[in-house]
Amino acid sequence: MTVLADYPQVAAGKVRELYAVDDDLLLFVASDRISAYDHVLATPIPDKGRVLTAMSVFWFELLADEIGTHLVSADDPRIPDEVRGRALLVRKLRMLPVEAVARGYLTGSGLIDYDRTGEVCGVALPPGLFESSKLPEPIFTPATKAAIGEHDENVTYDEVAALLGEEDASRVRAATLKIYLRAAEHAESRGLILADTKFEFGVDAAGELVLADEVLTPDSSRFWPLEGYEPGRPQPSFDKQFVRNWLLSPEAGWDRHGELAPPALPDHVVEATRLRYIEAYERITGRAFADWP
Ligand SMILES: CCOC(=O)Cn1cc(-c2ncnc(N)c2C#N)cn1
Repeated sequence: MTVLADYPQVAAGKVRELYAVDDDLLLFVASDRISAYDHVLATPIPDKGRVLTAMSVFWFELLADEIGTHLVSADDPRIPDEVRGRALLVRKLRMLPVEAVARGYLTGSGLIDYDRTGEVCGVALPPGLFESSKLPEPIFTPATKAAIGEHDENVTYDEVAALLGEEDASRVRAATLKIYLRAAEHAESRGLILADTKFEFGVDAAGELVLADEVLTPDSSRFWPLEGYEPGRPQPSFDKQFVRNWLLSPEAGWDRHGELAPPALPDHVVEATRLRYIEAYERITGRAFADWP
């Protein structure tokens, strides 16, 4: 029987870890940790890791006719029981060092760049756009990965071409926009706006571009409820709004601009958030979370 300790850890993010299974396979593990306001919270959200893993699997399967993916299996004897359901066996790839972001709406760092320069990542946008505006068409707004705790740095397509070479930059941009469109169309049919998302790609031994990392989860994407969408103000995050609101409430007694870590979440916020993740999964996939894995 394999246990997680059998596998050397090769990478760790705020809420995910990556382990080496053998020369060709990795184990991609999602935790129940949640981050908000650039802090990893002390309180985990039960089932978050399992829901987001199930969501990635759904999208990998839906997108398989558009692009190869690194997914090998979600149910394999090499996946230790302790992480089963929140871990994926994936192919080891030569990863491309770019955060491949697609935006269909203007918010976050994209809005900040637009307000300052009228463009995002060197892509000129029409005047008169504001918070949560829908863009005339989705744009590729890449970033370079920052150290843990730092924000990724938005870069231009030319900088990506300098980094990856023209061929890989071109096919990363094309794949990012194509997959975003396909996913946004599906999400809208389920009553959700996919405002933006971040992909990571690798290249396999045959030189093929492969979709890696987690895909189209609430951690890698902004999902907004379609109902009530109104440009001109920030939209509620489909999954994290309860957490954000509570952390900013007088009850939490926390200053998001201070040095202190956020307080532990009350049970009712944890449970409401857990249910939001499950609701997002069931709405997007049409599958019952109870059936996973
Ligand atoms: C867990 C925190 O780190 C990351 O997810 C980023 N990362 C991905 C890889 C990777 N490397 C080779 N092959 C892959 N299929 C993958 C994937 N996914 C390495 N770091």
